[in-house]
Amino acid sequence: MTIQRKTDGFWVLIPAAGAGRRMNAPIPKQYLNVAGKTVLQHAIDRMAQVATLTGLVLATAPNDDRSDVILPSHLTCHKVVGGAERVHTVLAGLTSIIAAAGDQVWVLVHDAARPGVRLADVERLMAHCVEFQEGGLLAQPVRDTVKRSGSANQIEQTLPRDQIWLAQTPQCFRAGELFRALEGALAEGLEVTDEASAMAHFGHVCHLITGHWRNMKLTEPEDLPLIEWILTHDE
Ligand SMILES: Nc1ccn([C@@H]2O[C@H](COP(=O)(O)OP(=O)(O)OP(=O)(O)O)[C@@H](O)[C@H]2O)c(=O)n1
Ligand SMILES: C[C@](O)(CO)[C@H](O)COP(=O)(O)O
Repeated sequence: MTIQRKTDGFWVLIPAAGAGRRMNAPIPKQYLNVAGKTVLQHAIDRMAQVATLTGLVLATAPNDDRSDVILPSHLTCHKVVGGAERVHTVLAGLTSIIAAAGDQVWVLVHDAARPGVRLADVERLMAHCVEFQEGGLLAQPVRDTVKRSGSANQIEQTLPRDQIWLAQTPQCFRAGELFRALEGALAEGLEVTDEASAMAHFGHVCHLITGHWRNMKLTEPEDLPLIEWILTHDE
């Protein structure tokens, strides 16, 4: 059995196989045109600016035959077919990365629906992962008082907001560990809406790195003007 030495090479994995149902648009939201490019192209172009990347995998829907996505020429790029849920899409992308680069590389999983991610925040996340040799994610500390509701939307509990964060992406973990955690979470019937929840479930330390509201996820129609403002107003 060959033991792969730990490496600090980084790949990007862009899950872009969603239907965008909550957006209620005629096309999947990652293909909506904002500030001259599709949402997906903005996300790819931002992540491709990250120094020291080795490769990028784009995962799109089975019936997605769009050919207008431009992949960065300076990276090793693969396109794969995603799955029914985001977790299946991420697993498909990880399979491609592990086959190409082994299971020790770091993978930055970044939603196609988050086109406003800030390069400096991604690089802080990467540096943290290398320094601590543990994974992590961009996240935003909540600013408002946080309530947990009961079944009738009545307040059940007020939570200590200094310990509440809103998870964003990229979420960064070693490819093999992440693959095994996602597979294991699915096998246990867990609902997996992000990578860190599966990693933490299996005892991996996951560092929360402060992100920014500009890295919001395009989810519903009211988000679109905000995304357009973000993409047309550099910091
Ligand atoms: N089967 C899926 C579902 C989602 N995603 C991706 O995961 C990211 C975040 O998911 P979300 O915002 O939920 O996107 P959708 O699933 O498309 O949205 P909806 O739930 O409204 O249909 C998006 O970039 C989406 O394309 C994916 O790659 N594969
Ligand atoms: C991964 C994520 O963007 C972190 O907040 C979020 O979990 C994606 O959830 P969605 O329901 O697939 O949009």
